[in-house]
Amino acid sequence: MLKGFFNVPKPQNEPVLNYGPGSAERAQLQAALSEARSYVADIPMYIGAEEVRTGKTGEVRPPHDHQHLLANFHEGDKTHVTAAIDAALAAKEDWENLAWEQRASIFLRAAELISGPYRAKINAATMLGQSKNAYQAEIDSACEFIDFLRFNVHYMTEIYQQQPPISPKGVWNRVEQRPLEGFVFALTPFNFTAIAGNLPTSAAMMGNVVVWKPAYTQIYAANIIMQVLREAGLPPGVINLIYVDGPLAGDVIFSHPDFAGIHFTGSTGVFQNIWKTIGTNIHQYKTYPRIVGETGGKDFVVAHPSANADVVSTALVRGAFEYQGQKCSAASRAYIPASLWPAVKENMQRDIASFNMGPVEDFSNFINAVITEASFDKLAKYIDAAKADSNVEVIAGGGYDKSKGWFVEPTVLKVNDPYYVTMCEELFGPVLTVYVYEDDKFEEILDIVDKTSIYALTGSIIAQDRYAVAIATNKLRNAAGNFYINDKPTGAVVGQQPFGGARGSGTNDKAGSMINLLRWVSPRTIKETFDPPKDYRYPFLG
Ligand SMILES: NC(=O)c1ccc[n+]([C@@H]2O[C@H](COP(=O)([O-])OP(=O)(O)OC[C@H]3O[C@@H](n4cnc5c(N)ncnc54)[C@H](O)[C@@H]3O)[C@@H](O)[C@H]2O)c1
Ligand SMILES: N[C@@H](CCC=O)C(=O)O
Repeated sequence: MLKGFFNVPKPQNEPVLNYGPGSAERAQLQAALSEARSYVADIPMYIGAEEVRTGKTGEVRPPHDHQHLLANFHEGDKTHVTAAIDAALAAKEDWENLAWEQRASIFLRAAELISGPYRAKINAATMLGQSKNAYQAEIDSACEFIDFLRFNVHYMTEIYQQQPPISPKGVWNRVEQRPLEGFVFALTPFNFTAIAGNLPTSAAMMGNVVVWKPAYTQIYAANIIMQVLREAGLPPGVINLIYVDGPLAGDVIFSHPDFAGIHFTGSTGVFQNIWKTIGTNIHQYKTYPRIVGETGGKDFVVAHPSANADVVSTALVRGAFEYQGQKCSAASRAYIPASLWPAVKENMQRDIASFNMGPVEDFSNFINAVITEASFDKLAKYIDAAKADSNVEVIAGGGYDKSKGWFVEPTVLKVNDPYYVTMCEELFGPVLTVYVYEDDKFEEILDIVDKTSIYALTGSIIAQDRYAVAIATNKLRNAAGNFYINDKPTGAVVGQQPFGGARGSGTNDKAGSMINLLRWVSPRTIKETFDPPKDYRYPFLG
């Protein structure tokens, strides 16, 4: 085995390619999209070294073209959950005893594969399976996922380097970062391929073995992630990818004695139920499980009267409508001073009128479809209720059409009540609600922003006046885990703005940071004494 204190390559953010007309990356991506649409993929589960095909299949269809069948995936049942746990535990000893630099190499290699030969393929899969346009797929499934892998390797070495500062004469104090005793369950959402990749790999990187269950609506790209990891040399059993109904998987996992932690991203309700189940079963586990969950948001933009109207409207239309508002960070409630409202409203109406909405294969479409029919129906219900409410004005959008895909127009509602339902609840779609306040009520509005929702994920203050920025920064201290000044509340970058929120938005363990990786290790302190005492008596006892 190699011996040495190795430095890992210094991580840099992966450059975002622009996919402009005539560019090589655009041609490659278009070819990958055509290729993916040219056949029906058959997607297995990955348990240990096996590709498992049950014959009980589910379908993958592009949300923007629900007549087209992209893939069939093989669904499992409780026996597959048990098999995945067994495979993980069988792989555990070899994996945790592998030198850290060998683990690091696998994930660095995976990053390189995504940066190069798999880039078009994983972006095309994300575009088709999750209805993301080329730019949104590029910043997610290519760049953010690559950044997670490279930066986490760097943070892992920083964690290993942190040692007790003092070893007095005759003593050597050290800390070993042990993987958790048992297996980790990674339960991932539909909306970011990068998050689906990060939740299992971050725990595995720290020496853990993982059972990974993605959202069914993200399986198409999850399958590419698994192909990349296998090509990068991840040994069988370290990450086991299963497609099993969530509650069914939960029944097996949360009652298993070797359950050592959950790495979750998804909705608040699901996370709270999982937490309760773990609490109820706590006596069954060998160790207290780590519970890490990044969940929902009701993210705000507050404009001060000193703000520039163009900055406000741009932050709103990008923050609220990129990826159809299906980012946990999406701006979904805005507080605009009366003096700015006419200009902000006009700008937003102009910008929204200029959006093209349609399939991802047409690169001129800024807006694509929402993820499922259930999401479409839920959004349509809220929009219809708003249209029927005399206290709500529809400023833009309000239409929807499911004939070809799950298309919901970017919609802006103006409400008279700052606690109107769409100011409080996460809808997870392209609906922005605006409340217009009197210019001299800035501080009062900050209090309302703080207490309107159970969430505290992201938020922005837009102001030229520095006192206003300072007041908002202080008053909204606990209203957002990612706080933006003069910017939209979306688009956190790994290595720059570690991401996560508190209150109803999660455990705030900041994905893509050292804080998160620390949740996947259990430190052991070792004290070694070189010349131990051989007599119990203190010197003064004679
Ligand atoms: N805070 C963050 O960093 C962050 C990032 C992305 C998404 N999100 C949140 O995720 C949500 C959208 O994603 P989603 O629709 O995939 O979330 P979801 O909660 O519906 O699903 C997340 C995962 O949990 C599984 N699941 C669902 N019900 C389950 C149950 N009863 N038992 C066990 N597993 C279950 C799903 O199959 C999926 O794999 C939004 O609320 C969004 O705000 C948060
Ligand atoms: N990290 C992403 C959001 C992830 C949630 O969906 C952002 O900052 O926009």
